[in-house]
Amino acid sequence: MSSVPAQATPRRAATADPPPLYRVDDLEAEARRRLDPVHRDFFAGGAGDERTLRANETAFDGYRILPRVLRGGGERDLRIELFGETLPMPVLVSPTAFHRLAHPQGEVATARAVGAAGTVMVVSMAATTPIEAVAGAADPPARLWFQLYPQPDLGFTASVIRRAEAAGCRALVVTVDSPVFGRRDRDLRNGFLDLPPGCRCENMRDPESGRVRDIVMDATLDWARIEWLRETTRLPIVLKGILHPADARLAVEHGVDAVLVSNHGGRQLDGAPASVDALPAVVAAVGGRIPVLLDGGIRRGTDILAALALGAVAVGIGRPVVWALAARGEPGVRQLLDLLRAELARAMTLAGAVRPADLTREMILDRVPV
Ligand SMILES: Cc1cc2nc3c(=O)[nH]c(=O)nc-3n(C[C@H](O)[C@H](O)[C@H](O)COP(=O)(O)O)c2cc1C
Ligand SMILES: O=C(O)C(=O)c1ccccc1
Repeated sequence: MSSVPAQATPRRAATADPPPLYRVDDLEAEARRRLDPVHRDFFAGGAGDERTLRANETAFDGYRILPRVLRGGGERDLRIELFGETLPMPVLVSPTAFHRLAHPQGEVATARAVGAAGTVMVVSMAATTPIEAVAGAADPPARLWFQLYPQPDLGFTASVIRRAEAAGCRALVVTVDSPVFGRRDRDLRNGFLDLPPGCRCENMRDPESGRVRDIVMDATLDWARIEWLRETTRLPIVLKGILHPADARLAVEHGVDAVLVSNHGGRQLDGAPASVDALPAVVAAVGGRIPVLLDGGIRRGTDILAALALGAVAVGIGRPVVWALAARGEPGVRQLLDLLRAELARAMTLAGAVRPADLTREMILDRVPV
């Protein structure tokens, strides 16, 4: 008799809380369902046979955490110091290109989530939002670092650095693992070349012509260019993509402020070691003179714990941020950062560490058979 009104079942309002998030990896499955397959492959993929890409995650299986007990301590204190600033947790957002392919709000959404978490977003030179707009997006403002591919045109490179400085970026992250673009079969097969209309690398806009330049991967880059950068900016310089301990030593000798142990998420040299496997030798070579950071394969609080115990001061996350953005936008990135923070706090509690500094090398058993 009574007719059922249309939409009798309440629908989730657009502003409702996103569904709970149980594990970082769930975001990837969710993102995959939403993304154009070509863009999904661009975000997910690596170079060559993707050996290094796979190794980044599986390498964490080879480390076991030896917990301390009866250490008390109550509340965990996850704060760390970097370049004279206090960060609320030892997790940074590593630079990833093209956030507007993941979500219409792109880097603006990421910056808002990072601002809420109080940590650092490293904005890619290949961002699809101008650095000024990313800097103005978040309240509270996100701490931004700017990632640079040094361009052969020094004048243009200096102008990009000036823009990043003027926008309030607090460090320059110089990517040194890309003298040439890695060969990524998935992108070649998919013919992924162009960004959709209206989506551009806004940080590559030429101040004179107003045109957007292509990013050049420069195989002539050498330590002299790092010296040039050292003279060109007073911002702290982070070299991203260090794997060899001799390069870490050279970085210190060239007055660099930090190194980021990374293989670019397996997207450059396939066959390079997992970043966590390269970490201990870099930490030893640096000998505490500058902070060592790490990215690649971080998916769990226990991964962060292992990296810190092996000597990293903080870790970066790349793909999880892209998946969170594609799956759930700004709330997704907030949830991701909240989840990693909670997982790290719990893992530290279980391992008997109150602060990151309590995590020491002896707490890691390595070379366990997996
Ligand atoms: C889709 C994508 C785009 C990336 N773009 C950049 C970039 O523009 N600049 C850069 O230095 N690194 C870039 N990277 C590398 C990341 O900064 C980081 O080293 C890597 O993603 C870490 O590994 P993870 O994805 O396992 O966390 C990119 C990585 C991915 C997956
Ligand atoms: O895809 C990448 O890993 C990357 O670093 C990049 C750099 C410039 C443009 C697009 C992607």
